[in-house]
This record gives sequence, C-alpha cells and structure tokens, in this order.
Amino acid sequence: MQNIKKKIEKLKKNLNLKRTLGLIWSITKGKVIYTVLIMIMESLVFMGSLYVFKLLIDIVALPDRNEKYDLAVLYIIAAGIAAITLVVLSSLASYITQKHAFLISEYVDDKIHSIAIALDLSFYESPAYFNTLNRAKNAGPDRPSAILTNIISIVKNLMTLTVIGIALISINWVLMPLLALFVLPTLYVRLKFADKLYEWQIQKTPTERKSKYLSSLITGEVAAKEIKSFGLGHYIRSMYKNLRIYLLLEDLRINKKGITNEAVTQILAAAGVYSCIAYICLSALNGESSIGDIALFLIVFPQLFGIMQGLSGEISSLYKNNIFLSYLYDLFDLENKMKDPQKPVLISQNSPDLTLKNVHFCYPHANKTVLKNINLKIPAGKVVALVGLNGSGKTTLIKLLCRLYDPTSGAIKLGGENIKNFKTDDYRKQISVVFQDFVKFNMSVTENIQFGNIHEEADHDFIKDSAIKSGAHEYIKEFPDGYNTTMGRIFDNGREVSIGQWQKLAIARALYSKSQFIIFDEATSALDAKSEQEIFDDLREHIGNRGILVISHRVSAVKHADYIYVMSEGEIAQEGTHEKLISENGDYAKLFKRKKTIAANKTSENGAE
Ligand SMILES: Nc1ncnc2c1ncn2[C@@H]1O[C@H](COP(=O)(O)OP(=O)(O)OP(=O)(O)O)[C@@H](O)[C@H]1O
Repeated sequence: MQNIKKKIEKLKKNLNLKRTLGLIWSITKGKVIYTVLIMIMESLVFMGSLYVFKLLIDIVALPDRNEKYDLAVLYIIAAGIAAITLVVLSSLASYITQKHAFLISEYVDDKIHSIAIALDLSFYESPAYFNTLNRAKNAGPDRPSAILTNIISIVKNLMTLTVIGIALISINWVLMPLLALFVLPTLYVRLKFADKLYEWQIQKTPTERKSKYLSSLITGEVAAKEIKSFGLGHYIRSMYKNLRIYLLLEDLRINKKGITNEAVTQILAAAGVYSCIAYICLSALNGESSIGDIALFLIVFPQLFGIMQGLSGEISSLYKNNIFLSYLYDLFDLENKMKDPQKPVLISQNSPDLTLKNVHFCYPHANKTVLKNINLKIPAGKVVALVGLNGSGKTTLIKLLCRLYDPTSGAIKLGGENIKNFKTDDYRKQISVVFQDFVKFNMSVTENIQFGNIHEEADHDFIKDSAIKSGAHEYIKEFPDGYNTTMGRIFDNGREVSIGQWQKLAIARALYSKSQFIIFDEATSALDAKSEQEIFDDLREHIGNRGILVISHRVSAVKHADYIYVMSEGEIAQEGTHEKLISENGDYAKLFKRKKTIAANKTSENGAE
C-alpha cells in the first residue's frame, strides 16, 4: 500500500502536463493553437480525400459511367487539390512547430540565465545547485515542444484507434481488450525504464560534472600553465577517462536491460497477436467465421496492433519527456532565502556609518561558526583596516557587508537602519568591492571600468579619471585602441597584461562606482610598493565622505588606516590605531613584527651578497 502511495506521489510530481502546456501557451502567446488547428485540418482533408476516392470508385463501378465522365474528372481534380493541400498543410505545420520549438528553446535558455542571476551567492557555493543546474541544462530545451508533439500524436492515434477499433469489435469484442493486454507489458517496461533513466541521471550528475571539470582543466586557459609545468596532463586525462568509462558502462548496462526487457515483451505481444490470427483462421476452417470476417480481421488486427504500439510509444515518450522536464522545474522552483522587504526603506545619502552589531555567521550547509560576535564600524570619511591570519574570516565578513549573505544572528546597520530593510539592489549599490579573486572581464577596457556602475550611462571622463587614480591609465594609453582595447587573450586582438595591471583595472572599476563605501580585499597584493602607496595616498586625498575598508597582509597598506581591527579565528581579537596595536604586543604586533624581521633578514642577506 505504502509502495503504491509512493508511486502515485512520484507520478504526480513527474507529470507536469498542466504546467508544461501553460508554459508553451505563454511562450507562443497562444499561437500554438494554429498548430493544433492545422493538424485538425490535415485530418479533415485526409478524410475528405478518402471520401472523394470512394465517390470516384462508385462512379467507375456504375454501368452508365460514361455519362458521369465530367463528375469523375471533377473528383480527380478535387483529390489532386486535397493532396496538394495536405502537403502545404503539413509543411506549414512543421514550420510552425519548428518556430515554436526555437522560441521555447530560447525562452528556456534565457530563463536559466535569469534564474542564475537572481539566485543568492549561497547557491553558488553549494554543489547541490550545480547538480540541479547541470541537470536542467541537460534536460534539453526542446522537451516542452516534444511534449506537445507527443500529446497531438496521442490524440491522433486515439482517433484512428476508435475508428478501426469499432471494425474490430464488430468481428469479436474480446479482440480489443486482448490487443490492449498484449501492448500493456511493453508500456509498463518503457515507463519503468524512463524511471530508471531519471534516477540514473540524478545519480550520475556529480560524476558527470567532475568529468566536465577535469576536461576543462586540460582544455581550458585557466589551468594551462600549471598543468604543463607540473606535467599533470596525462594524469588528469586518465582520471577523466576512468570517469567516462564508468559512466559509459553504466549507461550501456541500463540501456541493455531496458532493450532486453522491451524485446521480451514485444516477442510475447507478437506471439499473442499471431495466436489470435491462428485462432481466427482455425475458427474459419471450422466454419465459425466468414471469409469476410477473416479478410477484415487480417487487415484490421495487425494495423490496430501497430497503432496501439505507437500509442504506447507516445505515452512512454510523453512520460519520459515529462520527468526530464521536472529537472528544469527543479531549477525554476529554487527560491532565495534573502527576500526584499515588502516596504523597503530608502537609503540615506547623508554619509551614514556602516556598523556590525554582535554578528555571528555560519555558512549554510556548514556547522562551523565562522564569525563570532563581531562589532565593527566603518565611519563615513574614514579608512578602516582589517587584518588577520588566513582563514580568520575577513572575506566572509565582506560577503556579509555586501549582503551576499545575511548574518545568522546580530545585525548590519547602515545609518542605524538594519540593511535587511533596504531593497537588496539599492543597498548593494552603496558598496563597491575589489575581491582578492576579482574578475578579469575579457571585454573592452571601458566595459571593465564601467561595470563599477552599469546603472548609468558611461561617463568616459570619469572612466579615464578612475583609471588614472588606479594607475591603469599608464598602460592603457599605450594601447593603439586605448579604452576600446579588448582585454585578455580569449578573443581576437585581445591584449593580455600582468596580474598587477589587471588588479589596477579592477581597482578603477571600484573607484568608478558612486558607492558610499569601497572595500579592498587584498586588492593591492599584486601591486608594487610604489603603485600601492600612490593609490592609498590618492584615496586619502579624495576620500570625501566615503568609508573605506582595507584588508591586507601588508603593513604598508594598513598602518595609515584611521582604525584597525584584528581578526583571529572569527573574532575581533584587537582594535585600535597602528601605534596602539604595535605597543600592545598582541596578534597584530606578532603579525607585522615577524614580517619586519623577515624583511630585515632579507635585506641583510642581500647586503652580504
Ligand atoms: N563558502 C564557504 N562555505 C563554508 N565555509 C567557508 C566558505 N568560505 C569560507 N569558509 C570557511 O570560513 C572560514 C573563513 O574563511 P575566509 O575566506 O573568510 O577567511 P579569510 O580571513 O578571508 O582568509 P584569507 O586571508 O586566506 O583570505 C574558513 O575556515 C573557511 O574554511
């Protein structure tokens, strides 16, 4: 009982017909009705042409047929017109179906992108999301239109079945349910096979993703340097091959089982059909059936069997398409935890302070508390620094400041207002950030900088000004195409620059933003000391009412900050000015005194040489 209940639940979940038809209807703006109408017209014209043929044969069979010569010609012309109409209608139907299939594919593709844009960062940091995304992409954007074709074919087959079925019932009513009985095991096996494929698809997704990842390591640009230097190519290639072989063997095993089961049921069905034929022939020999019955039976019975098999094929394909489409709906149904408030508060532009009050944070799907009781303030017009050992929680804190995550407890406030009360998009415009793993957009220099504020028309003077402040202008001005130059080496005529030069471009992007706060997460790590000094001097000079947060492992980047926080194992261990922290002889002093000693040793070693 429990098992049947489960099966019904599963069927309910997997059968998304209403949703799919609604989706097709909305995408094609109801024009899908034309396909259905054309198909109905096709059937009508086909039946009409058959009737015309019947009339023609009736005339030919008449004794005074010569008198009806004109009518016969008329029927022949009508039959010709019907044949041409059929060709035109079927071409039109296939054109419209194809057009709708393209529209639906584009819609699904675009919908996947819009969902990916809307989802919180937490999804991007969980393998479950990538499994769902992978399955949705592999589900095939043509599934919705395939479902429509399935439904139309099922209706057509059912109509033919009814007409021919009546003829069969007139011979012997038992034959009809008997035929259905022969086809049902094949249908059952196919539905089971579809279920198996569905489960296998879920099971194999992580392995499939891993194989794609390995392939991208070998073929992509990102890892090429290290793969070649360490000679990792063949090692990764064999890892990839092992995974692919495992997937291939399992695919073959499942398919072999499916095909074998189907073959067995088909053989049983064929044996049943031929037993019926034998039975009716024998009964004719015994005089129980007329020759007419046998003739009709021999024509109708195999044909009906073919139609029923076609029907079973369409039903199982409809089922399969439906359950595969549920991968797409799994993605469509993902919901963000962070939601905009019903009545968002407007953000004050009067240089508010950004504060963290008793903030605790634990990543979703992780049980370790990464931030513990953080109290921190970034006042407008001040430079605040954050230092700490690797893994102490600095980048996590930035993710919270950017509202990429919400604190598990405690609050982040802008001008005294909890940031949850603002529209997320509005709030995010107040923060611009240069992440340590910033993005190198393989697009024009202008776009690379303009992305700091894409909400307004590009201001080319300000773009140049930001590049001058970050030091990027120094090399941009050497490019023949200047700010129109495509960056990176992925596309034709792209210009590759050093990592430090890319970093300057990322800093220019942050400076171009009109945000009230700028965050630098190890943003100057690849810059030479002179460039770093120039950037921070310039920031100091032009800081205005902006608040700045600098995260760095370099004393040169943080010592001039107005206030410094020292993080240790997710907590603020110390805070104060550089001088105060050095005198306290705590974590901060250890961190930078040790660096100083190393630097001093290096200088004396160089001197000795
Ligand atoms: N997406 C994540 N999911 C779960 N745990 C995470 C995630 N990102 C980071 N962590 C954990 O949070 C802790 C703090 O990481 P975080 O990146 O904030 O450190 P950090 O101080 O910025 O380090 P670094 O100086 O190396 O950049 C680490 O223990 C890390 O394992």
